[in-house]
Amino acid sequence: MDSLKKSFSFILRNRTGKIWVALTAIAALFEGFVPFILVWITKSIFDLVAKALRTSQSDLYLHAIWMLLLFVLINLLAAAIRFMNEFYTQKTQSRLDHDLEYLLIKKVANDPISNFDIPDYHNHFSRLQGSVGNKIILPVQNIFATLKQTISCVTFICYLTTIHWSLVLLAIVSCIPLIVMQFKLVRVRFFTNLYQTPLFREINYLKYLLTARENVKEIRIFGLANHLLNKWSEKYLNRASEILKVQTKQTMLKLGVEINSALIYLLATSTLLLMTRANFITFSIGDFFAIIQSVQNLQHSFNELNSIFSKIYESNMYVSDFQNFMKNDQEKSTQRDIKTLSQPLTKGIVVDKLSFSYGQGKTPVLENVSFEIKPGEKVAIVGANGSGKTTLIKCLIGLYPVSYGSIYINGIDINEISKADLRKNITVIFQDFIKYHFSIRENIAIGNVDAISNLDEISRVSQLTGIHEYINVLPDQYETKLGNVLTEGIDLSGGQWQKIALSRALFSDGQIIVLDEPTSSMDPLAELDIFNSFEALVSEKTAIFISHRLAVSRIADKILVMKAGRLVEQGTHEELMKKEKEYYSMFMAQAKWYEKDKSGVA
Ligand SMILES: Nc1ncnc2c1ncn2[C@@H]1O[C@H](COP(=O)(O)OP(=O)(O)OP(=O)(O)O)[C@@H](O)[C@H]1O
Repeated sequence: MDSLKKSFSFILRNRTGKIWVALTAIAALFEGFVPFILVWITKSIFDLVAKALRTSQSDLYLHAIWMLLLFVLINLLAAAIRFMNEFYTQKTQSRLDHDLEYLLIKKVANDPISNFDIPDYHNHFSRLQGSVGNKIILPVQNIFATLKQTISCVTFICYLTTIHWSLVLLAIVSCIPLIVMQFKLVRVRFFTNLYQTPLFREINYLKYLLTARENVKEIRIFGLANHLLNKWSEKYLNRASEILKVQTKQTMLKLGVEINSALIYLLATSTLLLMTRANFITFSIGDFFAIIQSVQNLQHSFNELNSIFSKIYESNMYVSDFQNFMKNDQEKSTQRDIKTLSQPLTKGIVVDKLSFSYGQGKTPVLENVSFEIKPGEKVAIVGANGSGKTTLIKCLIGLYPVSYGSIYINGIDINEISKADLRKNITVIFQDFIKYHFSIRENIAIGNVDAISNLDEISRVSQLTGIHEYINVLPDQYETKLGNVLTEGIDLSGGQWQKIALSRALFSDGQIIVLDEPTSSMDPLAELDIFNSFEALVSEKTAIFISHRLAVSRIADKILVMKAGRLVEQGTHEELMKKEKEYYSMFMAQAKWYEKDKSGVA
């Protein structure tokens, strides 16, 4: 019932939906009576013609023609209503497809990032793909279809009861085995889909590995195509065979319906003939036709009702699935988001005893981390692979909720700052930043889309990151399209892409700038340039950057040294070198490498 209400509320949101509901209701009422009316008219025509043949009364023929005309008119009217209804069904469905897909995408785009680490979340989302509008419309459509078939059943039952009750009983009893089978089949269909979703996603993933541009190089180099293709094929065929099993059951059910109809026809006709022979009832040729047609129609309506009920059950399961997905985590992301950050920051960032793990019960990735960053300070985070540097910045920028300990930005608990404000004030460029297949101008302006037309500023930040000279000599300069998947564009080297990403970060308005290995793909000279002018680049912003090249961390006001999820040291380069501990060992190990180079031994 709840699902039906939800479907109605989605459909009635706009005018097209309202017209569709009204038309479907009219169509259901009209079409509910039409089968019996048509049977009745045909019976009358048979009787009129039979009488005309017997008595030779010419006006009976005329009467029969009028009845025939009425028959045609009703059929035409039914067709017109059906046509209008179909037109509005498509219109409503297409509108709903857009609106619901919009809601789904919006929800996913705003969901906590931690959801993306949960396979079930992806399975759930993947299950909801396809024509969402059609699936939401179905419960309402089925309700009106029930109304139509109920009217049809009632009219035929009333008519047949006037002949003999056994005819009604015959039609009802014959449907019972099919009803049970149909319900079982619906459950099998829904749960097959449910359990097959992970497999379906795996098949799509393998297809993506084999066909996406970004994978092509590695797949060729390792000669992986056959291996992956075989894997894809095995899983594809597995899934196809499961689906085929359900389809076979469905076909058997249809066969059952056909056999059932034939048997009922046989039984009804024989019963009628036996009753007539025993002088149990008497009727005209028109009656005979009408009774046989009524039994068949009644049985057809029962089968339809049965199939509609199971569809209602199935479509309700889909709507609940949709509702559950839309409900999840919505509250969490908005619950306490109430405060905003002032400009400029006066208190900086305070991290107090922060511990974090990806999911409940999982091993902590950060443990008891505490430090402070003053406004305008430049901070480097260093440490071995997997020591928790990226995770720390993900928590710092509010991508993952803080479960143990606290993070304060400008004195406000991060959980209480509005997400929108957090995004506005903090700019982040991750190692795996997005390479948008848009123009260079858009790629940079994504840092602050409101200023997309400010070409002067776009060009200024590009000069700072050293990519301007390259762009300036391109035929279309900042309008040059990047990537060549969508249109014929140019591709950039890893370092050039990184300069674009860095320009994007500088173009943003954020007071805090976070860079995860911002120069890892750049050549040593470009990197040196960036860090020599780092002060000018980030000016008075608070800057946090991760780097594996410790020579770079020297420019920082403070260095945080991470090891296995713990903050083991913090201080300036000089302070940490004096301590001769973790940072010192790492720095010396890297320095040695360069010394050897210099002496020519390496
Ligand atoms: N989304 C995730 N789900 C589960 N575990 C994760 C996730 N992301 C990272 N981890 C784990 O957290 C630990 C820290 O990873 P993190 O990316 O923070 O390290 P890092 O110091 O930035 O490493 P690197 O220098 O290699 O980039 C690793 O053991 C990693 O396996």
